[in-house]
Amino acid sequence: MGKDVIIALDFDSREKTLAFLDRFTEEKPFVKVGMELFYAEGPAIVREIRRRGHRIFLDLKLHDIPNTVKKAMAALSALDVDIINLHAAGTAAMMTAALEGLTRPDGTRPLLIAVTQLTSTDQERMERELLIHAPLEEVVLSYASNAAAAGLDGVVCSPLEAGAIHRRCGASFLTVTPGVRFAGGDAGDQKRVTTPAKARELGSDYIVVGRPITQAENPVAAYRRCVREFVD
Ligand SMILES: O=c1ccn([C@@H]2O[C@H](COP(=O)(O)O)[C@@H](O)[C@H]2O)c(=O)[nH]1
Repeated sequence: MGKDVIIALDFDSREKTLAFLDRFTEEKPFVKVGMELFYAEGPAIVREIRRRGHRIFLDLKLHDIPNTVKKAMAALSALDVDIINLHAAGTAAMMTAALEGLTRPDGTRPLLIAVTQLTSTDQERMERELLIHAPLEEVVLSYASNAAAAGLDGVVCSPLEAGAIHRRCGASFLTVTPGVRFAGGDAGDQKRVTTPAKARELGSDYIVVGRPITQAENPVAAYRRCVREFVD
């Protein structure tokens, strides 16, 4: 898999999602289906987007006891998606169980990646609310190491941590990075943020971009700008 831009389809209905995708007449972007769209429309929307030819990152961030996550992953393995994820905070036992559940009888499975610390978290909140007192980058690296040891394919992290993760877990361990804004853009609820160009420089494999594209006056132009800055 090479570098690419993944558009976060954070919409609340099938109609809005398909109307958005219809704007892309010359390309088939890699897209992310997250909780909002999946909870609103269920697995049918994933199948429909796949039928249209898009690669899909199913971002449901599973986090539960190992047995529950294993069974949920087994159910999700019926969907033809490229990447699926869970929270590394669920522990190595949960990640191992997830891999088992996700692997189909024929041995195939989507890539499985783990969320380290959400990009909406910063050092101050992590310490004050989560009572985690190590430096944030150390926490992210430690969660990434746990994910690699459990046999996962990569992590979700900020672009700011992508280089350190590759150094610790290897160049082929995927870094899928939300927390991306154009220079001067509104970060909103994101805390660990950088631009597409900087994410490329820092070694991210994939950037995940939602509002800077979906809320843009011209989403196709915003997507192409991301591709120009990050991929080309
Ligand atoms: O740590 C994380 C994990 C997932 N996300 C998801 O990525 C997009 C980002 O959207 P923006 O509008 O570009 O902020 C969104 O779907 C999140 O659920 C994340 O931001 N951080």
